[in-house]
Amino acid sequence: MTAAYQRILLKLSGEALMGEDAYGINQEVVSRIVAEVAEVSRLGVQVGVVIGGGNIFRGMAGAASGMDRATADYMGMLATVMNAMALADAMRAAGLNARVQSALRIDQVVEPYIRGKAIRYLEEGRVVVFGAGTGNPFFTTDTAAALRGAEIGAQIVLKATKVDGIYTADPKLDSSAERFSRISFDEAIARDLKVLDATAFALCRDQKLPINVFSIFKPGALKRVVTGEDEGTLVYC
Ligand SMILES: Nc1ncnc2c1ncn2[C@@H]1O[C@H](COP(=O)(O)OP(=O)(O)O)[C@@H](O)[C@H]1O
Ligand SMILES: O=c1ccn([C@@H]2O[C@H](COP(=O)(O)OP(=O)(O)O)[C@@H](O)[C@H]2O)c(=O)[nH]1
Repeated sequence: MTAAYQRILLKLSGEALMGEDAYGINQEVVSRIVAEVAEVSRLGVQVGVVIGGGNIFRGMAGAASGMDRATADYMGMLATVMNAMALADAMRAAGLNARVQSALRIDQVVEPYIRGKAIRYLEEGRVVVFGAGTGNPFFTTDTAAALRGAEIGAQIVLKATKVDGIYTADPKLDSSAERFSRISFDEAIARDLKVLDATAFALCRDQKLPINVFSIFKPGALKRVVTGEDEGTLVYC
């Protein structure tokens, strides 16, 4: 089986790492995700990963309970670093060569984000897990995925999330919502579909970087996306 992409940027939802737990990182879920990443890596695909932090801390939730928004967002970014470390650790245990790079400097803990180094790691077949989002408050890890995807020259951004694609409306709220197999950036933005934030959408559109949204819970979905099969929703230019 051959891959349709040589280099991908995979965005993993922080919240999905909880599995059925109420909080934190579920090892079983992490191991399953790692096995799927290993499978596409074995196909020769270079994989960069941006990981969320919603399973540990969400800036908006902190701000809603009275915390300064920027402070809460920095806490959210630190949460993504913890997830990145857990994920890379599980990758190493599964025989993958993984590195973490952080957009915020915490040099004793993980190496800083250096674009050239990240690209070299990818060329060497290592998986690079990008922590701390964009390093800036008021942004999300979706935007970090778009940004890192553009920076490393990925051919596509893959958003692995709780839903199996982009629907005409939020499927959790509207049971009559229908899934798109493909949708253009212009239509997704015009319809104000909320599955990705507007900044991430706009950045990918400007950079002509397609996005595929698919379910993190569906076994084999990542491989099907990477081999160009009809899976999830493709957002195209
Ligand atoms: N049009 C839509 N199509 C699909 N999902 C949508 C849509 N509008 C809103 N959503 C919601 O967006 C959620 C995914 O976004 P988000 O919670 O930011 O994910 P993540 O934690 O992966 O970053 C889904 O769980 C879904 O309930
Ligand atoms: O560039 C970024 C990326 C993330 N965050 C903060 O980190 C939290 C966790 O990221 P996100 O909510 O995107 O994670 P996910 O939804 O994937 O779990 C966010 O709520 C923000 O508070 C931020 O401030 N800047």
